[in-house]
Amino acid sequence: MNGIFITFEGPDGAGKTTQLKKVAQELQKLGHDVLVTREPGGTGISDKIRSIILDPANEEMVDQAEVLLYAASRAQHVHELILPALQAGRIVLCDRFIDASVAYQSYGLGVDIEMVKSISKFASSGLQATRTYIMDVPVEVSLERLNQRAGTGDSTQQLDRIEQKNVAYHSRVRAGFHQIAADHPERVLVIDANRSVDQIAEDIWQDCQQLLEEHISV
Ligand SMILES: Nc1ncnc2c1ncn2[C@@H]1O[C@H](COP(=O)(O)OP(=O)(O)OP(=O)(O)O)[C@@H](O)[C@H]1O
Ligand SMILES: Cc1cn([C@H]2C[C@H](O)[C@@H](COP(=O)(O)O)O2)c(=O)[nH]c1=O
Repeated sequence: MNGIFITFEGPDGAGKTTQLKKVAQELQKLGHDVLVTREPGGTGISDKIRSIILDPANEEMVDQAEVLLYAASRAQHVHELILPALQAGRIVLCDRFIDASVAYQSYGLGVDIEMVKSISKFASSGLQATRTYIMDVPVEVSLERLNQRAGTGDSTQQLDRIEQKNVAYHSRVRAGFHQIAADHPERVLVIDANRSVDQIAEDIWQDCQQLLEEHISV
C-alpha cells in the first residue's frame, strides 16, 4: 500500500479536528493528495450508524451494542473509503480510529480489551495507522472547551451521548489513551494540547514532515 494513514485521537474536545484541518492544509500546500475523514462516519452507511451511536436519546444502549456499532461503522469506512484511498497513494487523515474503541469502550466502559481489539481487527481487516497523534489535555479543560462550543447555539455542536458521560468516565478514557501511547511508542505521539492552537500545530507539523521523508521517496 502506497499511502500514509495518520490518525488523531484524544478525549472529546481536545482539539483533534482543529489540528487535523491544519495538517491537511499544510499537506495540500505541498501538493499532496489528502483525504480527510472521521470515525464514526466517513461513508453514508457509517454516518447513519454514527447518528444512532451518538444520539442522546439512545440512553438504553448496552455496551455490547456500542462496541459492535462502532465496529460496523469502521468496517464500512475502512473497506469503502480508507483502503481504496491508501491503495491510490493518498494521505488519509482520520479523526479517531481503533485507539478510540480501546480508550472509550475498554478503559471507559470496562469491556474486555482483547475482545475490543479483536472485533476492531476484524472490522478493519488489520489496518493500523502509520502515525497517531494523541491530543492530551486535562479532562476539565476538554470538557470546558466542549461546553463553550455547545454554548454557541449551533445545534450540531450540542453534547452527544458520549460527551454527556460523567467526569470519572472521561478520566478513565484519558488514562486509557496514556496507556495506549505507552504500549505503542513506535506509532503514537502524545501532544500536549493544553497550549495555543499554533504551538500544538507546530509540534505536529514537525513530526509530519519527518514522517513524509520516511515514507515518500522523491
Ligand atoms: N488549543 C486550543 N485552545 C483553546 N481552544 C481550542 C484549542 N483547540 C481547539 N479549541 C476549541 O475547542 C473546541 C473543540 O475543538 P475541536 O472541535 O477541534 O476538538 P475535538 O477534539 O475535535 O472535539 P470532538 O471530540 O467533539 O470531535 C472548539 O471550540 C475549538 O475551537
Ligand atoms: C471511533 C470511536 C469514537 N468513540 C467516541 C468518541 C467521541 O465521543 C465520539 C465521536 O465523536 P467526535 O465528536 O467525532 O469525536 O465517539 C468511541 O467511543 N469509540 C470509537 O471507536
